[in-house]
Amino acid sequence: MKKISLLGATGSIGWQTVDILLNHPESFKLVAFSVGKNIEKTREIIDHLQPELVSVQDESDALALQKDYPHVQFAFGAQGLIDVATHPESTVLVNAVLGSVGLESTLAAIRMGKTIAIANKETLVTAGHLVMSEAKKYNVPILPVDSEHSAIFQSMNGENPKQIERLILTASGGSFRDKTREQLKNVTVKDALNHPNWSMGAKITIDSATMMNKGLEVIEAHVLFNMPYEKIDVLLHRESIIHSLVEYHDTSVIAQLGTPDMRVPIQYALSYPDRLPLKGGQRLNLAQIGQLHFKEVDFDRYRALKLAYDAGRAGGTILTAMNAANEAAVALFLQEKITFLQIEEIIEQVMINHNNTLIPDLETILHVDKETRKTVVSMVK
Ligand SMILES: NC(=O)C1=CN([C@@H]2O[C@H](COP(=O)(O)OP(=O)(O)OC[C@H]3O[C@@H](n4cnc5c(N)ncnc54)[C@H](OP(=O)(O)O)[C@@H]3O)[C@@H](O)[C@H]2O)C=CC1
Ligand SMILES: CC(=O)[C@@H](O)[C@H](O)COP(=O)(O)O
Ligand SMILES: [Mn+2]
Repeated sequence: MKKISLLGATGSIGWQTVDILLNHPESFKLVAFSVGKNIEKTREIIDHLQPELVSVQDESDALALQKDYPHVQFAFGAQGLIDVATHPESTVLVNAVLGSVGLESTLAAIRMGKTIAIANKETLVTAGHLVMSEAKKYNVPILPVDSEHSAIFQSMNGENPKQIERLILTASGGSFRDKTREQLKNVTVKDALNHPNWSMGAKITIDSATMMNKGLEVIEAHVLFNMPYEKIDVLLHRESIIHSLVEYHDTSVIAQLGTPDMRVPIQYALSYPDRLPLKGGQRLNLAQIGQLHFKEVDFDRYRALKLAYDAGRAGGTILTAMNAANEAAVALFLQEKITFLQIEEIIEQVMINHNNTLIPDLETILHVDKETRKTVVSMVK
């Protein structure tokens, strides 16, 4: 029985994690979870999985819930995330919170020796070197949840990493993949949220449309698999059936395939090195699909991907600045305060103005993150 702490339980990844925990009570027990503001779903999770500790974003929600659930312990805010991540009984942290807000709790869980199943890619982008060096120091596995990284992880199983020629991340192209840059000028939030293959949270769906999601994933792959950027490629693949590939120096290419269902990589990270049956999982029928499509990426069309490679190759606080600028700009786009193309314009401007510090410590990263968000807000006033 693995005892689980879960950050971001009410989100797209968090809710699918809850589904897996409900379907495998013989294998997993939820001991602590965090949410933001969705109190209705919070009550549902408490009723079904009876955790010991729950953290919410606002103190007022914690106080109200405490009255209804006197046997559950409640926490709130940034400290609440850390309390959930470091709960003394859990051995695994599933980090499915959104954004760089997940960084400090991840570091705290690593220092408590917990295995980390990570969906929260922004944490790896903003401070990958800190996360990986602490994981090494405390001998803690960092298991990928992101579908591409899970596919790479599975395709590396039993192989010698030194014999890898390159990693190939597949990209659906997002909701505007059939539009020219000219046509992107007038797209709406509603259109952008219509991802062709995956049902995900709003922020990552916009990231898919700008291709910043793939940019974050290139950096995530560099961090998780210690692979130079020259050996990480992106390949457009409309169907999201091949979740990513690894090419070896004997020219062999190993890939992981499946119907697009995030419960597969989430569950694999939880059950690793075993596999569990997936309740309601749709089997892949390649004969029925007939054709799969592949295309090279055009970096002029997808400028955010180019910016992410630039930041990755530079290293240092420019990664934090780029990530924070993206988080802030996507939030403004979702509030309809800026246009779709302004997202990448803002990121580029922030990167041009950034004074880079290589190998930053946590304090510096948190400072750059906070200041960049303020800068982005002031840029659109
Ligand atoms: N969705 C997907 O299929 C995939 C997602 N990922 C990554 O996983 C992470 C989560 O994505 P996704 O599930 O789509 O996101 P969602 O927006 O659906 O969920 C985010 C979760 O984080 C909580 N949350 C948001 N802000 C805060 C905050 N400031 N403090 C505490 N909790 C907060 C939300 O709480 P509440 O809703 O209660 O307010 C919710 O539980 C992201 O890093 C994303 O890139 C990676 C691969 C695939
Ligand atoms: C499901 C998942 O892992 C997402 O990150 C997905 O990759 C988004 O798809 P694209 O970024 O390829 O559009
Ligand atoms: Mn992904």
